[in-house]
Amino acid sequence: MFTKSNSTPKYNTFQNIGFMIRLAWNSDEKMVLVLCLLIALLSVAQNLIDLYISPVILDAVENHVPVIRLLFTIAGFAIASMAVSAALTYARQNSSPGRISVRCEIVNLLNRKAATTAYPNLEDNRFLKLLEKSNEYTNCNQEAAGAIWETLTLLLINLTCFFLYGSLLTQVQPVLILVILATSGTSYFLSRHLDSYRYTHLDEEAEYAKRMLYLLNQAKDFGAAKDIRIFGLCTWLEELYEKNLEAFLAFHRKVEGVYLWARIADVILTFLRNGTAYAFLIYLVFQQEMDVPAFLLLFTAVDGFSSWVLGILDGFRTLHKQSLDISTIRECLDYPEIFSFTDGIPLKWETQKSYEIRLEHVFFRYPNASEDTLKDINFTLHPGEKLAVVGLNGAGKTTLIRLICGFYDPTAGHVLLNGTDIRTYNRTDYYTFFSAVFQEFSLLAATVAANVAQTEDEIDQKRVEDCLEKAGLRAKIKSLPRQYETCLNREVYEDAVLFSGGETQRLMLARALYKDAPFVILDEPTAALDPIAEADIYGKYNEMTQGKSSIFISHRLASTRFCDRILMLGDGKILEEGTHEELLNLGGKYAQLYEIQSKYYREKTEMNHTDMSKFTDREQTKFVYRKGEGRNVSE
Ligand SMILES: Nc1ncnc2c1ncn2[C@@H]1O[C@H](COP(=O)(O)OP(=O)(O)OP(=O)(O)O)[C@@H](O)[C@H]1O
Repeated sequence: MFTKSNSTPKYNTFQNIGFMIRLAWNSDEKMVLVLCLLIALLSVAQNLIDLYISPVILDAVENHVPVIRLLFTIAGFAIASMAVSAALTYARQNSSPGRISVRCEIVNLLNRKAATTAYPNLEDNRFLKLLEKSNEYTNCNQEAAGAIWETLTLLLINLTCFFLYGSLLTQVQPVLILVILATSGTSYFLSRHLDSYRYTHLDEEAEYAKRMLYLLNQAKDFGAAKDIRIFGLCTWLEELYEKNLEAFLAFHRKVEGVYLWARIADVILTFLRNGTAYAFLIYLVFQQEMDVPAFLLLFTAVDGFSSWVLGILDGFRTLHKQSLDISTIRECLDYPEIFSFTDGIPLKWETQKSYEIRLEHVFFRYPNASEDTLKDINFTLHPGEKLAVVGLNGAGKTTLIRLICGFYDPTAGHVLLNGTDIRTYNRTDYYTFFSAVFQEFSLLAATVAANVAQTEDEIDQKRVEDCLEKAGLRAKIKSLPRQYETCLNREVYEDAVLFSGGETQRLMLARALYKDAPFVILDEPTAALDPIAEADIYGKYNEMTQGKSSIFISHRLASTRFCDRILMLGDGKILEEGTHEELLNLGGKYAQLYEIQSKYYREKTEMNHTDMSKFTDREQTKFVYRKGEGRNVSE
């Protein structure tokens, strides 16, 4: 059911350490590196003080040194210990902001990648998984992107102390070092094995977590709230959650079983390691080959040495794991871009120039689909032309728009801007040529004015007001206490205003009007509007798109009348092409559909007339109010 991630990481540990150091260096956080070194140095000093303090004082007492010298020795150790400890606290406190800053730099890079990557990547499961994992690994200071500095510092401490303590023990019995190394090494390889086991099961774990989170979110999703209640989906959601939870727990029990055996093996190895070393030292004391201060020094050193060895092995293990995580982040950042961005030819829209888009033998097939969604599409959107695209559900209208906007590249054929294939241009520059209202809304947690202007700074207030007026939303905004400064999105602002679907669609229209671009794309821009607002938008359509080329998608065929040309799509092809009158005269698919729609409206109107005559004035008003979807039609 799940695929295990058995691919080797793209970058090794050294490369990932280099990446982090370069990032700290280039993002002006060089202090992170300096403080890591300082913390390591001070920690080693602290350990040496702790190692020598007891044996030195014991030796002084045993040798009956004068009291004043003894006191000076104790005071010296105490002052050194305090000074080092104070310096360590200072260094640790000051290293934290820099580490957070470097981590946030990665978060920014990931956000930029997600916001600018080629559109098809956002439908590519591999990229989405990498992005999800990368977000997790940069989520807090305990995750790889923040914790690696601590790991590197600890490794530096452990390695330095390993050599210092090791040289001390070698003077007594080199075999001791071998015993400690052998047992610690075995523990290490056991842990490494466990890490690989965990890594290969990450996808499986993430998949369970994702499903359960999805089900939990569904239960509290405001958008789904009505469906859940009306269709009684609660029990179904609970059952699905329970099923996933059971599978998740079974998976965890299996993983914990493996970990348990590893922990038992580790305890046995620790007993062997420390037991052998202590027994040997005690033997030397009994043989009178070692005095008590030396015994104390070496006893502490053995304990310390094994902890340094384990620290080193554990440090490398942690570093290995964090390196895998950082490699994932880098793979996400390096994810191949199928479009030309900075390497494409720069494009800048010039007001005095006219632009046309031509589609030549365009075919398009979605990844993993068995057939083409668009087949041999040919047409030109002339400068200043108002083009309507109509067709049944699934005919390929939105797909066509996505190709024109440059969200997808054709599987075959060309999309040309003034005769040049758009693939050769910088795709980000190309997007600046479009202003659009898509079927899916995207409101930012910001003010109304910022949402229209799509920026927080340099908002042209007059222009915002004009665009809202054209979109028919100005009166509503003026009625709000904070007017254009009203915040949107209740998840972020408690006092945010919740707009209806139609109001949000008008806001999206105002946003499209604010962005002055040569091409205007309107994909069902009136789907959520009431009939009056819809008629109002149609009335202003010419004014809104003046001097621009526009593409208008609608299911309401009568609404495409004011367009210069209509393309009728069906089965992924252009079935018919012409003005509204031409297509009606043709008597083809368009005429058929138009007849069905207008018949429906005619019948409805007739029915309304008959029925309305039976009602009183007051009842008629109520009826009209309902038809207007909650708005009084006289408003
Ligand atoms: N991301 C996608 N991946 C795979 N297939 C897709 C994707 N998006 C759309 N399709 C398929 O492509 C076909 C055309 O879809 P498209 O959304 O372009 O139609 P449409 O004419 O805009 O429909 P509607 O009027 O319902 O909005 C459909 O059969 C749909 O299932």
